Amino acid sequence: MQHRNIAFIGAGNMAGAIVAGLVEGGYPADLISVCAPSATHRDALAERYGVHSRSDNAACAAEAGVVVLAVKPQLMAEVCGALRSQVDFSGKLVLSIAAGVTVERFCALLGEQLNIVRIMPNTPSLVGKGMSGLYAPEYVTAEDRDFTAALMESVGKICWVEDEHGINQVIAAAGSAPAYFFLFMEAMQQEMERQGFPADKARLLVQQAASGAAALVEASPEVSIGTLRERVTSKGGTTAEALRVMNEQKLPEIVASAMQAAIARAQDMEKQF
Ligand SMILES: NC(=O)C1=CN([C@@H]2O[C@H](COP(=O)(O)OP(=O)(O)OC[C@H]3O[C@@H](n4cnc5c(N)ncnc54)[C@H](O)[C@@H]3O)[C@@H](O)[C@H]2O)C=CC1
Ligand SMILES: O=C(O)[C@@H]1CCC=N1
Repeated sequence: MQHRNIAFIGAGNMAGAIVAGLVEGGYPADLISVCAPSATHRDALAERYGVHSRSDNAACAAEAGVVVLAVKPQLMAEVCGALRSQVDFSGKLVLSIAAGVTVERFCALLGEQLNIVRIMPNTPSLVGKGMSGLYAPEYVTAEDRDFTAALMESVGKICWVEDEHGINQVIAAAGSAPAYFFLFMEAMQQEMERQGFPADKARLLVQQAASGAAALVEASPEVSIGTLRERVTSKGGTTAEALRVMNEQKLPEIVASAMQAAIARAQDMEKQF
């Protein structure tokens, strides 16, 4: 892929995961800067991955061709306001990973016809297993779209959405989703501990079952996930009993309501931030 000078504004969980995935995947570390007011996280990234650690957002953004906005949505207006007064964004590619901040809002904050792509990544990018949704307004060039796609493909898989609302739907299915699976795995580990297993064995059982199930889904694209479930479920057996309880307690409906709540929250944030 093409290599450009990238400034990450924000050095938290998600920026850290992308930086790690990029450098591990061979992106030149000396072309990456991470910028945040507090040195703790950015210095840790600099030490571990050889990227530059900076404290001055505007200087860092001014020197980069690609600026990744990776602060919390509620800080975006303040951070962008300070950048706009000091940095000329024409000719730069701006990538936002924030939930709930629209292209229209970024154009108001940083300049009309801003060359921006919204990315909705997730933390498994840290280990090259990320899933990112991408949205760009139509005027963004094919070259910038291709660069963004290649950047995120270097830390996982990507999916373009045609409509900006698709980013909110990607949040529900991928951005927030690792937390759903972690909650499920946590609950399973806790139950195994209640059953008397030590924490390390309980975790091993759950983690291997989860990664095995995910690997099986990935290795069987022609088989529906429902069929994979049926293959585990012997008539009158143990799985059927476990699934009966989950269905009686409406797990599928709970999942659907949870995903709808994530989308609704993203839409609220669009009005708020
Ligand atoms: N954590 C996740 O799984 C995902 C997060 N996102 C998005 O990524 C963005 C960041 O989220 P996290 O990394 O989870 O948050 P975080 O709280 O871990 O990181 C935020 C970073 O911003 C830095 N920061 C605070 N004020 C700043 C300023 N004035 N200038 C520069 N940096 C500043 C903080 O020091 C910190 O390094 C959010 O907008 C969120 O919506 C998107 C997808 C997944
Ligand atoms: O919870 C959030 O708002 C962010 C966006 C997706 C994952 N974390």
